[in-house]
Amino acid sequence: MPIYNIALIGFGGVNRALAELIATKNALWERDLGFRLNIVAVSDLYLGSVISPNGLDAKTLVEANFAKGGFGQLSGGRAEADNETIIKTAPADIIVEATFTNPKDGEPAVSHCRWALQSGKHVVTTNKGPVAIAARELKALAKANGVYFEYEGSVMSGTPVIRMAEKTLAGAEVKGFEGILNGTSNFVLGRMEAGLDFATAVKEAQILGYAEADPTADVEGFDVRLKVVILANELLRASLKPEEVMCKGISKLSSSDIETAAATNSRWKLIGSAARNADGTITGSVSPKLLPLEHPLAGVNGATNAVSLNTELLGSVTITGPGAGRVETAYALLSDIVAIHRAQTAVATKVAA
Ligand SMILES: NC(=O)c1ccc[n+]([C@@H]2O[C@H](COP(=O)([O-])OP(=O)(O)OC[C@H]3O[C@@H](n4cnc5c(N)ncnc54)[C@H](O)[C@@H]3O)[C@@H](O)[C@H]2O)c1
Ligand SMILES: N[C@@H](CCO)C(=O)O
Repeated sequence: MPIYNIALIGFGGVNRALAELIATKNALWERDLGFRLNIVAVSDLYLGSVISPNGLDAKTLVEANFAKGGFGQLSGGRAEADNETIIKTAPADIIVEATFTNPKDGEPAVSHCRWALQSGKHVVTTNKGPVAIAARELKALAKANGVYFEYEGSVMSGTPVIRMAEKTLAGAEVKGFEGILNGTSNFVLGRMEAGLDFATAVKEAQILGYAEADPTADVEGFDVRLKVVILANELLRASLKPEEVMCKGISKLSSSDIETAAATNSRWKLIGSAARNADGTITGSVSPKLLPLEHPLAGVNGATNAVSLNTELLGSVTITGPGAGRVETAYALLSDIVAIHRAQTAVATKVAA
């Protein structure tokens, strides 16, 4: 039974939730999925870094209330983050990248992924920056090094939109999509409809672990723009860059705009979309839209996301589920590791046959 050694880069909401799952579910995964996970290193900007080749106790990592630089107290620990050394030298099979998303150039996460793949380590990530900005390069690097680069959690958290569209809907010919792709802004719009002011609603989303470290990315649409680029490049075989996608967020919507919408049986939603044009080009956009209540996306509430894929053979197929949340996103990382495990097991079976 394989034990995958993993190194966590970033130890915030998502990777901490993964550690919690490891602490409680390893025995279940051994039975149901055929592997266990062992954390051999962690590096975090705030907490520092630690390497333990035999493995760190996940429960202790989660429960110890480490202060700034607190990993320095651990055996094999330092008070400073040391991403490059850990990624390149820790005895990890898989690097789990969950540092801040940088919507401008994806760094330093792009470098984290590059170092890992060049060192022959798989990468699983929920970070949208490297996927939106450098997926093509990183996929090629993974292939050249015989490892996998997986990123299901970069769009709609643990809801399996990327794998579902690519694997289960293969051949259905996706022509475009539109959806609610940011949990924070959807949650904020719903709370404003319930009477909260914008700033308080954003605070709530931060406490619940939905928002980015800088929530400007959520409310100004930059986060959705990255997700539109990821989906367009994956599902429509586009080569879009974030700056090519028109982007407008929800920050200019006032409480009175939201009340007026409710009085006319409609609702504001932040919609991300992309479609193939008649000339073969692909255009994406992010913008608030006033939807009538009977529109399928108007009833998607809270941090839930939904995307309707416009396909040639099936017409519209809508996928809905959690779009943000610590545990929900940690599940995406697990689903990526399951995909790697199954792909490797399939190769091993083929070689043995
Ligand atoms: N929380 C969600 O619902 C969700 C959903 C999908 C995707 N994501 C993405 O997953 C990633 C992690 O999200 P989160 O909610 O855990 O964020 P978070 O802000 O809670 O945690 C990020 C952690 O990364 C650390 N960090 C930042 N830069 C670092 C660096 N250069 N080196 C080492 N550590 C660094 C921070 O100290 C922090 O502990 C983000 O990229 C986010 O966009 C989050
Ligand atoms: N901040 C993001 C996290 C998921 O990518 C959101 O609210 O949707």
